[in-house]
Amino acid sequence: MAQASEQVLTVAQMRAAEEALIAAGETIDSLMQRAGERAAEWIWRIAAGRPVTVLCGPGNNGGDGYVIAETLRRRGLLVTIVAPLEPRTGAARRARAAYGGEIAARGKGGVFVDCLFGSGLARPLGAELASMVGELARTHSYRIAIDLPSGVASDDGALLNEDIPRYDVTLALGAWKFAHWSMPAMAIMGQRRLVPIGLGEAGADARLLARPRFAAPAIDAHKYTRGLVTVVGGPISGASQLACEGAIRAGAGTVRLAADKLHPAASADIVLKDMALPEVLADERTGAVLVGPGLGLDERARARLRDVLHAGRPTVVDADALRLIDPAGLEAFSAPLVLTPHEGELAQLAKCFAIEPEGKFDRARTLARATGAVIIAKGPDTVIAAPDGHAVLAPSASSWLAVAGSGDVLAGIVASRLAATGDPLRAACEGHWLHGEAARRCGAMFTASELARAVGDAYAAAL
Ligand SMILES: NC(=O)C1=CN([C@@H]2O[C@H](COP(=O)(O)OP(=O)(O)OC[C@H]3O[C@@H](n4cnc5c(N)ncnc54)[C@H](O)[C@@H]3O)[C@@H](O)[C@H]2O)[C@@H](O)CC1
Ligand SMILES: Nc1ncnc2c1ncn2[C@@H]1O[C@H](COP(=O)(O)OP(=O)(O)O)[C@@H](O)[C@H]1O
Ligand SMILES: [K+]
Repeated sequence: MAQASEQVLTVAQMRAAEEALIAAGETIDSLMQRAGERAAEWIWRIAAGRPVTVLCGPGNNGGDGYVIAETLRRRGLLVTIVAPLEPRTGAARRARAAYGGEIAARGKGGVFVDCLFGSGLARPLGAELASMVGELARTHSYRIAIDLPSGVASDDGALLNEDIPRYDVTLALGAWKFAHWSMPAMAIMGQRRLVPIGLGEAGADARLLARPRFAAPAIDAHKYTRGLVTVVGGPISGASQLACEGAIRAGAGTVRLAADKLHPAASADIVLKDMALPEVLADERTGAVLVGPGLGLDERARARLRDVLHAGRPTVVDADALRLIDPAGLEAFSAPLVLTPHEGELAQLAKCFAIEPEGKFDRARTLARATGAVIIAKGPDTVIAAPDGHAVLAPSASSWLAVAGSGDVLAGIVASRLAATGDPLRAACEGHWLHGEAARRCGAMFTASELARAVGDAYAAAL
């Protein structure tokens, strides 16, 4: 079960969680007070004496703004409130009444705190409000969004207005919302921090990716009990080679390449199996099969994918194989399965499996149900979705991962974790974490081969 700080909530789930707190004796006012004071603590440190302008809207996000302003004012900061709309909720009105400072038409520079709209945003900002937000953002040297930048849709991270300013920090109140970890919204939020307000476990079916815990091999381990991965090669031997290099450092004890020949730069750690593919796959010790990197799209590729699905081993399907797979091919397949599409592959799979929803999260979740596979929908806002509806949102990894071959390395790592654990959701989560951690260790400007070499150190960091 997700820890409260890892759960990701929809607006409806957030309201239900809030009602549970109210049933337990809290009031909206006490929650607003706590949220505002705790957010003010962050802003106090960030402002470091600079003046603060708080833009307050009509709802409870605006109410938070009045609490923030009053808290900072009492601590001696120069605070100005800009309030283009009167408060409309009882709690916001009471927070405004408790504010003893200045309300003005414009700010005084320094730190801009956006409390215009939060999770209650229902439509795009009107032109006047949008230009007021833009102007305040331009005339202040630091920008903080409270809960969400105004103009962001909480449940899917859509931007309802063009030209929403970029923020330096976004303080999520109470719990993470989907927008905090979804494109395009997350790209304008700057650093994201969670301000706890005492919300418990709210029955979320989405959570953030957590750091895994690995263990050293058991005392009686041997190369096959640690996991045997078979990477199915094709004409582009570099891609399968990268996958093998990722796999060998991610926990599996043995990595085999089923291909005619090794890549010229292949390391001695990769075992070539050049007999017929069904014969290689018949090995009962096989813990996971990876098919796709370098496979090609021709008849031979189709036949090799058929052989893999027929063998019925735990399988990771990536790259070219994602273009070839279809509902008929999966009909008789019942072993653990992981699919690793990037955005383009996800769109094509959605078409092929008649998936209706268009948003990344819903699309990945529906595809997981339709295929019985764990889906790793890749990108800066990676979603890992399981067939039972559970989902894991992966905090953005290094954008230096946008380099050819990094997906092949990921597929190899995930296959390695699948061979080691037998659990496709766990393999996807651990694999994604290792990939991101390896990238972090590589710093700037790395190649996919360098990334693969860093996987061992990433693994060691989670022992
Ligand atoms: N859920 C919780 O547990 C807590 C929520 N709090 C705050 O409450 C916020 C949600 O409050 P609300 O539901 O009142 O929502 P908002 O404060 O986001 O505003 C909603 C109000 O704005 C109006 N509105 C929506 N879009 C508009 C637009 N484009 N132009 C003009 N008016 C528009 C709505 O009709 C409604 O009156 C959260 O983001 C958070 O900041 C906190 O006070 C602490 C506790
Ligand atoms: N801008 C980015 N930020 C974070 N991760 C990224 C970014 N771009 C790509 N990635 C990650 O890099 C990998 C690229 O995979 P893929 O597109 O299949 O590449 P390839 O086919 O070239 O190997 C995925 O794990 C993806 O999530
Ligand atoms: K806001």
